[in-house]
Amino acid sequence: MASALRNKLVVGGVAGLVAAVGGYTYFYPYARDVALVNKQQGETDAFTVKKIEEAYKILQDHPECHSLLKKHLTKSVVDQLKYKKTQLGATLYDVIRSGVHNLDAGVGVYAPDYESYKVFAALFDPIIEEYHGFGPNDKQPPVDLGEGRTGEFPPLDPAGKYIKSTRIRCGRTLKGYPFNPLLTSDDYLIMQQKVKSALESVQDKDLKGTYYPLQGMSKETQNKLIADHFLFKEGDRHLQHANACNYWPQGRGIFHNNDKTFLIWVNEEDHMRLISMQEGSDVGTILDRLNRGIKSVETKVPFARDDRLGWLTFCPTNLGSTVRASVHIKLPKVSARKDFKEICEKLNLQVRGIHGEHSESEGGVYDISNKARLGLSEFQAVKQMYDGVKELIQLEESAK
Ligand SMILES: Nc1ncnc2c1ncn2[C@@H]1O[C@H](COP(=O)(O)OP(=O)(O)OP(=O)(O)O)[C@@H](O)[C@H]1O
Repeated sequence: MASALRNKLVVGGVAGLVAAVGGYTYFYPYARDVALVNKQQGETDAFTVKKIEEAYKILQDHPECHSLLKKHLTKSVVDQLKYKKTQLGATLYDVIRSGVHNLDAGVGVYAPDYESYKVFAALFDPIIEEYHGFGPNDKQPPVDLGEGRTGEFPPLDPAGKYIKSTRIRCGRTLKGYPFNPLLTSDDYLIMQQKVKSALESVQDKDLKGTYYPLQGMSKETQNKLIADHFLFKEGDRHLQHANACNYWPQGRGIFHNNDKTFLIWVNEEDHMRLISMQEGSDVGTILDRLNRGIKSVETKVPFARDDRLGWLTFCPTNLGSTVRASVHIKLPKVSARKDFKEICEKLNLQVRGIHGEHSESEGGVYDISNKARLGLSEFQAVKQMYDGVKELIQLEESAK
């Protein structure tokens, strides 16, 4: 690396080094190096190991904890992983801390950096296998956004009897940066600037819009955007305990076009969440817009992808295609059935409440989406939702 270093530079008031590596030019702020050195030297292994052992006990002793973390963090996994660290200094405790503080979590783990998926594979792999049905020897298929085939998804509910709105989102990680817990305050500012500049150069009229940083946004505007389902919520306890909200709201924000049909969340759970949404059920049009959005951004900011796991994300449930395609839908008869959740499960569908994950249904409206994101392409992930919801509508129509 040292031989590749070229120049000292100040970017946006942040001092650092510019390096040319493998044909790309990177900017390394000094602050990052200092933070990482502190992290590696400052954490005493004995203290961390003790926290991990206590965490294991807390999980096992709690009768109402049913997370995948609890199930797969066996004593032998603890013993195998408790002394391990990634090069950036992440320990097993960093991986499990959210699930230990939130005993009601369904999953309970996050990866502080890409390397965590490898170093702590003895814990991540069985969780990934159980959640996605994706084994340790499986490989994410090549990218297939379904370009030129979005016409295979005509409106699911043309008469508008059941579906209020449809949304497809995917996550992306900026190459060269770890996930939230290891980002420095300067990283947030630099990453925000990179994404903002990339978005300013978007030419597609349907996608063009404005970036609104969270810092300086009035509470009223923020709350309205959240209530209208456009913006991420604040203060998510699962993310907070994963150490994902450092320096909040610095470097966080939302981009959207005029119609709020194409949106990008910056530095919430993932570095980027790209979203296409609109009223009704025209899945093909929504996917087509998302695909154009992905294409226009990926040429400006390179994204991190792993050969086996596909697009890398902070939470293992989002790896692979990273696609969650969802409808807000009212199915009074089917959703009143006792086995509603099981029916959805069999169709590989996930059910959430009206305000997203960890929320309840209101007025009989559910958020129903594909469950799997890893081991299937982007197109197949959307198809999983499409076919499943089609079947639910048929069940509703045939119910007495
Ligand atoms: N089909 C839809 N129509 C309108 N809004 C939706 C739809 N699906 C999800 N939303 C809204 O998007 C927002 C974010 O939801 P939520 O956090 O559950 O999912 P996500 O963005 O996929 O991320 P994650 O899975 O990481 O939580 C919420 O306000 C939710 O109501």
